[in-house]
Amino acid sequence: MGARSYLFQPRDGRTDGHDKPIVSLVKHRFVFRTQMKMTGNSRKILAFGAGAILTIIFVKRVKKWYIEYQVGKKIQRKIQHCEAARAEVEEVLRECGMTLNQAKTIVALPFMELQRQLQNGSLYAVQVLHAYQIMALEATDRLNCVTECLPDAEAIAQSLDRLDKKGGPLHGIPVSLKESFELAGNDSSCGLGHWLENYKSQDAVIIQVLKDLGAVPFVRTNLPETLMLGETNNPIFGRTLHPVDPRRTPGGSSGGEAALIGAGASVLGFGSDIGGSIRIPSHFCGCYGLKTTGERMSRKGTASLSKGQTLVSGTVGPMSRDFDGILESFKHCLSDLHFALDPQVAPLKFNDSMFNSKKPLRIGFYAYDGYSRAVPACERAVLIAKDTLEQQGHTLVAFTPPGVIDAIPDLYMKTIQGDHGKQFLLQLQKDIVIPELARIKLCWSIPGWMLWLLSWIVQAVAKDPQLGRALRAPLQLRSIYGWFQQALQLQEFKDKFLAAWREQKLDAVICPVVATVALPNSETVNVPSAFSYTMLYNILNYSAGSMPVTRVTSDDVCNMAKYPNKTSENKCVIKYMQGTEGLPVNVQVVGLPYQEELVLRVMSELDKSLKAEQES
Ligand SMILES: CCCCCC/C=C\CCCCCCCC(=O)NCCO
Repeated sequence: MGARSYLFQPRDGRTDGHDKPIVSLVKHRFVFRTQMKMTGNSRKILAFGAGAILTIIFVKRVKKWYIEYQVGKKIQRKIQHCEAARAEVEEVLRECGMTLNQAKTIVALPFMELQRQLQNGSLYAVQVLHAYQIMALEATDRLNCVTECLPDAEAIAQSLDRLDKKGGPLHGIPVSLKESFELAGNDSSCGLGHWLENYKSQDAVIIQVLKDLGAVPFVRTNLPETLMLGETNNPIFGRTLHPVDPRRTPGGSSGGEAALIGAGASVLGFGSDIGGSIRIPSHFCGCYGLKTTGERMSRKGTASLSKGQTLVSGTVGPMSRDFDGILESFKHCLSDLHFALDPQVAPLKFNDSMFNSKKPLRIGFYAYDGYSRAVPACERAVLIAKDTLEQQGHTLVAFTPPGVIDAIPDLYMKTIQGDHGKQFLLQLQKDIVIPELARIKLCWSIPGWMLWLLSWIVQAVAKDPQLGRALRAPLQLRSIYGWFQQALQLQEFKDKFLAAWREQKLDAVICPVVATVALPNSETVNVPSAFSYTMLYNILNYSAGSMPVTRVTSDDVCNMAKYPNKTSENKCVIKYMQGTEGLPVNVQVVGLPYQEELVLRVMSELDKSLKAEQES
């Protein structure tokens, strides 16, 4: 026996017959068994883990499938209902025998002329309704802007025609309504399938007021799922296209309205705005829109996912093909009935003296808000507006809006998602989610620490600290104390902004509406900063209009060569602005809270001058 054997020899000197000491064998068996046991346990743990993951995936899949099935059934029933409503309207249109050309002649009438002819009886409400129905059906076949025809419009128009005296200042004017305005006996989905079939018992206050004025609601228009996008797409009605370039979006969230109005198939519509949803689509489609001060027009009966978040308030306002459309509807909607139906609305009648004043104004202007660089076409639109207003005797002064760089992430983004997006997420979890919202939904779904980490990664990859800050924004409100602090910061910002406004002795401000013109379909979420120009005035609760000034020229597109090319957003904007020649470009006209009349005065004077220039 060699030295090795000896060393491993058991004390009693036994071996296992294979020249191996017994102690060694016992130890090996023990290790082997332990390893076996451990491997067995690991296998069990692994199997259990895999099983759990597979079960979670399976349960999630089943849940998703079940939601899609349930929501899908509701969507199917809604589409059938909309098709039946359309068939009913088409039947009446066939019987009335109005031709497309006849319809075009009526629809071509400017708002004031239409109003005059309806008032003096040259046109019947039913005739006008049929003309707009024909055009709206033609427009929606191309653009998918109408969600639903309202067959009741026929009876409303007929009853107006039977009146001895005209029904009101909007007698017989057809009005299109964003789908989120509640209608008695109908549902308002806000693009969420599971909100369908929740039938409302009465019309939104603004609809009651419009009907009282003699207007005829005739179609409902499309919007994005949740209302919180700068484009218009949802799982129920699908995507709405831009009236000039179908590869692009008409904007959002009142995108169905803007597409319909931009196509000339509605003379007056109503939208809502908590981040730019009236002004953005008006700009993308070259319409007129007015975002009113929070409490100037009733929001009672408007569906929304932002209810309860009152620091940045949602607003309601008119949209039109003509300036007179927004002026007349706003003016007449400020009625006793309106104030009686919703006592929360400030009982302020239209201030004629503010609107008609001839006193020269001091108007601030800026083409860059310090947050998102406007493209050359939008900068040029501001300069055109500035020159035009100067020629009319107003004093135009350069104005730098203070603190926008912090206000957008810290005040806008943080407030509207102050619950880490929970209110939105809870609804999206019960629905089919459009791809544009999937990324935003992810931000709301993941734990705070993960979003925090992700925001820094995105910031580094996109080379964009602003984007990182915006992504982190919803993380910071964790308590009622935090919410109180947020309210305080909003008030401090309002004070700071007003001080800057007062220091320059401003009456109004003109600036871009969005940093870009109409964007390609499904790409708006890649350039969220572009919407800072509208969001600012939601934070401030100022009155603000959007009106067409010019169209994109080939020089504007060439001048994109000088556009900053640093961040991923910059690069997207450069790409998206290719081929934008001919698209409308609006400017934003801003006034202090409850000074819509002053905003409208500036818009009116600017509009008249621009039109006179075009005609000469
Ligand atoms: C809930 C916050 C999501 C932020 C996502 C930012 C992405 C794109 C910017 C969208 C800008 C337009 C928002 C318009 C919202 C609006 O005014 N809605 C009308 C509600 O009545």
